[in-house]
Amino acid sequence: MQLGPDIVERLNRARADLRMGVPVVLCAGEGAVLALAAEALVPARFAALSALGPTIMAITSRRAETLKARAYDGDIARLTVPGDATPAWVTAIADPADDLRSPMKGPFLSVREGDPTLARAAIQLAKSARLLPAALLVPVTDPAGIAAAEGLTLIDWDKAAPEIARASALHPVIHARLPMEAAEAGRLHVFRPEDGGEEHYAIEIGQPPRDRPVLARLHSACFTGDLLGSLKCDCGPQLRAALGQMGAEGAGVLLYLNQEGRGIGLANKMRAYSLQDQGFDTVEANHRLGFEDDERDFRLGAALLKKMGFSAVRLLTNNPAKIRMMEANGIRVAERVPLKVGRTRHNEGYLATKARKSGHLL
Ligand SMILES: Nc1nc2c(ncn2[C@@H]2O[C@H](COP(=O)(O)OP(=O)(O)OP(=O)(O)O)[C@@H](O)[C@H]2O)c(=O)[nH]1
Ligand SMILES: [Zn+2]
Repeated sequence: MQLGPDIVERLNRARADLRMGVPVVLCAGEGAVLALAAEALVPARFAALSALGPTIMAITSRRAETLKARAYDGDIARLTVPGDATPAWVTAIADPADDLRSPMKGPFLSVREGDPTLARAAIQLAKSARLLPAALLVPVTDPAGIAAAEGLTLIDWDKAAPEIARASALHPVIHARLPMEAAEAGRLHVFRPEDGGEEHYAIEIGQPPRDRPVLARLHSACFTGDLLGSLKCDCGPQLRAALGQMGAEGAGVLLYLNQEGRGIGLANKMRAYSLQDQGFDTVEANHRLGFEDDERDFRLGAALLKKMGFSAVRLLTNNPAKIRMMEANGIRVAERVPLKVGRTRHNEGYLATKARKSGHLL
């Protein structure tokens, strides 16, 4: 094995760079660009980037729709950055916070020619760094040279793309006994992915036999609901009800997946909440930010269950997408166990939207 970072390790470095506002060098085929996450832009870097040549801004077609900009690349759009653009211009395109106050942001000139692969790559990296899905790009002719001269992370996207598409392997780190209110016979397992991403946890209650369907819950992290008792969603009551039912039956497994905000991260979820205060529903808010309704990767739930030796579940959920993903990834869903708790006057609308737009079973 080489001593330096392989492509997966470089990708994780690139995410950290983007979060700090440091550009990364992306190349694919003959093309190469410097890419910078719009959210982390500071004026000095914007000036340095613009000095290298004409800049384009990549956004998702969801965001382009709100901005009334043309998207010629299917799921993304590339906008020409005007010569007199400022960092505030970039922020206003990336972040919908002031859309209602200043709705007339265009007109925008969308790029039609050229290959959108690297623009799409930059957005995918920004998303996986839990940043707003928007990036600035400047073409470069000598990617290896500029990466070496400036100490930048260089990513060969032809090698990186298949790695990103493949779910990272998760390895058990440690497990220990954890007596809980819901069940004294609890055990917490910590799993760590190979790609340097978020750790995920499994809470095993009792000693569920591996040859029978286990009572299981795939719970996505919700800081506001799980910890703060937020009334805007039903996560906290669902978490406690699931553990309670497992405690009462004496066996079960709850996967606590660190996919805050349906996979967009807490900062973006709070941006979505702020848009919800302006009158948009949970799905519209995600779209205005440039995200899909649900950015979670449920494959890892199936991977964790398999790793723990389970092959069939009685799944506590109201979300048919979770059932489909389990089945598609080799875990049989012997039964769906409804989990209807925690309705409040604050989350009625949220739950109704999930039923109407995301197919949740009420
Ligand atoms: N983006 C976004 N995420 C939200 C919002 N409200 C809650 N969430 C997140 O949504 C996720 C809810 O997870 P789950 O309860 O596992 O998922 P579910 O799809 O409702 O499925 P079931 O509860 O199993 O029926 C958590 O990650 C929350 O942080 C919101 O308004 N916007
Ligand atoms: Zn929640």
